[in-house]
Amino acid sequence: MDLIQRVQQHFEESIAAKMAAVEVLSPAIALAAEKVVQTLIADGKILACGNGGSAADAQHFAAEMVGRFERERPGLPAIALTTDSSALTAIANDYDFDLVFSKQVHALGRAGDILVAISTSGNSANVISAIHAAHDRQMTVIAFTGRDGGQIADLMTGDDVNICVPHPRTARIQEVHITAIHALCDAVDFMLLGGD
Ligand SMILES: O=C(CO)[C@@H](O)[C@H](O)[C@H](O)[C@H](O)COP(=O)(O)O
Ligand SMILES: [Zn+2]
Repeated sequence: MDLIQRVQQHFEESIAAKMAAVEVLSPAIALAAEKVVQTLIADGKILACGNGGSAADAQHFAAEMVGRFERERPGLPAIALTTDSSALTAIANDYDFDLVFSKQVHALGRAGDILVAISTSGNSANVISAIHAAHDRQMTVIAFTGRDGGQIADLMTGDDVNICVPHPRTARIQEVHITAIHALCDAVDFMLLGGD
């Protein structure tokens, strides 16, 4: 396989991963959007976390909520727990890296808020710990996972939503996650603003 074919394979695999996910994920994304809107109407907020590429996804999602997605609207309350380097380093240094998100969830989360927890493996300890903290705070969890959902799948309650991408490869799972996040933003705007 030459370099161009390698590149083409990424595109083809990404398209196939999305095609395989569309039926199974669309109802879960729609349900997640309903829960987000319910929380916003009740004056709640969204906290988001993840590691590596999923940290970028958490920030991407929060930016589209606070700023805008595609349409003009007032900013919506969302905080990425991945951006405060002082809090992250202090918690990791003084306690444990596994607690970098959960300490923030305990401090900032209120009953009725939502935690968006992103992990392609479903097994990142700091994301799992954040989910436990969210449940302690009586928050709803919207998880973005992959493969079999890992340990996160077992933590989901009846009120939570697990958007689990049926694919073994992290990169492909992330590519479906960002499409799902954009679909979620669009669905939230559609419910809040109406329109096409
Ligand atoms: O973006 C990528 C790989 O595509 C990496 O940065 C990846 O996000 C990191 O290895 C994460 O630590 C993986 O964590 P998780 O998705 O299993 O929770
Ligand atoms: Zn990546």
